Amino acid sequence: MICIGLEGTAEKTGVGVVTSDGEVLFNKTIIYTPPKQGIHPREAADHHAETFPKLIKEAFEVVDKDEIDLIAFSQGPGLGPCLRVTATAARTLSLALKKPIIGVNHCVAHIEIGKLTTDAEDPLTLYVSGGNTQVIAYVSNKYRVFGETLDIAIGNCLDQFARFCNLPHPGGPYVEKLAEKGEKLIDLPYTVKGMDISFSGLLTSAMRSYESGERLEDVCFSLQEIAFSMLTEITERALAHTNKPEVMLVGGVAANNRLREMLKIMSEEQNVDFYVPEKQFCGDNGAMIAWLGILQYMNGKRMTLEETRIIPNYRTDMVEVNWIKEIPKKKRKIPPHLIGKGAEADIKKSTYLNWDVVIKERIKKSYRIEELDKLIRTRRTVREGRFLALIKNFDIPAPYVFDVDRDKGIIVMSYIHGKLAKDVIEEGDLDCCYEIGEIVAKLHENNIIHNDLTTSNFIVGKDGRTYIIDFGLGKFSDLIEDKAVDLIVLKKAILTTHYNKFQEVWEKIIEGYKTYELWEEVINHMGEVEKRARYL
Ligand SMILES: C[C@@H](O)[C@H](NC(=O)OP(=O)(O)OC[C@H]1O[C@@H](n2cnc3c(N)ncnc32)[C@H](O)[C@@H]1O)C(=O)O
Ligand SMILES: Nc1ncnc2c1ncn2[C@@H]1O[C@H](COP(=O)(O)OP(=O)(O)OP(=O)(O)O)[C@@H](O)[C@H]1O
Ligand SMILES: [Fe+2]
Repeated sequence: MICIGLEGTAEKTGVGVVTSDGEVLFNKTIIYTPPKQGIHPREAADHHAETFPKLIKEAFEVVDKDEIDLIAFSQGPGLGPCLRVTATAARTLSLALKKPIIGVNHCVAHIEIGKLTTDAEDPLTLYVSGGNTQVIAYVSNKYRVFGETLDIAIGNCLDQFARFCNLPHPGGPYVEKLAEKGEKLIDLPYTVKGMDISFSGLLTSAMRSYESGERLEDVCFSLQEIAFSMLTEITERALAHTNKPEVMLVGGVAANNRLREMLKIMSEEQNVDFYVPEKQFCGDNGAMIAWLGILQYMNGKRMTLEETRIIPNYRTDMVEVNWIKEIPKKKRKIPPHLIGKGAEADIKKSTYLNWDVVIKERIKKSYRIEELDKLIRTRRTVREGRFLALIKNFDIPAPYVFDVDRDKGIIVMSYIHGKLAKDVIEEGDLDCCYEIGEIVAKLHENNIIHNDLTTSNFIVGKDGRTYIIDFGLGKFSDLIEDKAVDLIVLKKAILTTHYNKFQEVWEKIIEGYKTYELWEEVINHMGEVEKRARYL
């Protein structure tokens, strides 16, 4: 079968023709360049309306229109006016050719074209573009989002910075060129929260640095080093979480050579394969829409005209995946001398003065420049040691710290005999959930933000008590915003890890959290933060 795919979620108009054997017969993209400021959705939509007929005509010069069996189009996420024009073009084509129509999710299309055009089979995907920044993996019938931006997308961050410095749009490639000539690392905020990240503080600081007279090349260099290290870190965190055997990089920003290099190094160090599609399949394109249309149609998906309405907030994890029948059993391997290999640290078991201890060593990450790497490892080691010692005062169960070596990035702490809360919960015992809520309540009462709350960072001890670990990202804050984000990180971790029991687990945690007197304010604020991160 042959499918024509129409892409038009934002400023690029794309048309692609693909066969059910995965052969790309035609793929052309034309970008709308706004005269000055950012993209105006209406103007981009007008550009689509003008460009689709031309591109479709060109496609039909390569493939006879009578050979087309299916029309696919990007149904979301994206800008309303752009999506509407694209859907209208697809419906018109479907009526004219008397062929079925299918609307597909743009983000999932990025992943599937990546799998088609590389050897990736079951990757953990970092999807980075102008509108999205997500770490995605297929687990149990869905593409689940393990980490994402809490505010703006990385491409948007680069483009906004470029615009501020009067560089042309889209700014990503210009920032990349300038960064190659930069050498000084300017101290800009590095914000990782669990597997989520935030770019708005980084963007503002980069703009201020430029205004205050720093060389543009150095600001571009620092912006890229910090933003891309954050992206690589959350990908590595999700890798440690999912144990997927492959990493894949897709989306418009995947064209960036420095980001490619960082992910490649990280993948090598984690002993997994790394893939990135050729450039025409990285950014928005019509072929990816056609290919996902084929996958869905061939596996029984059909759409009525009514069902082809646009979905501006179409999330990756809303798609019912009907085309993946089984995934390979391959998994990331942990070296046998370690009891754990987290994203940051190697964890070894040992003894110290007759105590069973854990030696947590924050190892060097070659993907980060040495200066940044050293700073991050020292800062986090010191922080973790301090917080673990401090929370003992609040009667929060946690390991005892025996030794901290900040220069080597090593902490020696007591070994908690027990099982990870993650495993206990999966076995169906939810008793620890209330205690998890209670521990977070105590932390917030004392203005401590953990910033990496997951059920892998709680251990249910043999003594029946629940312990908290891993304070490397911890900080002090009395802001409701920070407490709300702390809970969002936990909520998302539970959504991806315990998707079958989410409601029950979350309710029990909140029950425990209600021991904090400001609980209601924090929970209400979570809604605000969640709304902000949606596609605008
Ligand atoms: C929903 C959809 O409309 C949206 N599409 C999108 O953002 O276009 P895409 O082609 O995937 O990515 C464009 C982004 O990719 C960035 N970009 C392109 N080349 C780059 C480079 N060499 N370095 C850094 N960024 C680059 C651009 O600056 C721009 O922000 C998306 O996928 O989120
Ligand atoms: N004190 C401890 N007692 C028993 N087990 C521990 C202890 N500390 C860590 N572990 C084990 O090691 C794993 C990783 O530890 P930790 O979360 O501190 O490392 P990490 O590299 O920061 O991990 P990540 O960043 O991936 O969450 C834990 O999930 C747990 O299984
Ligand atoms: Fe895209």
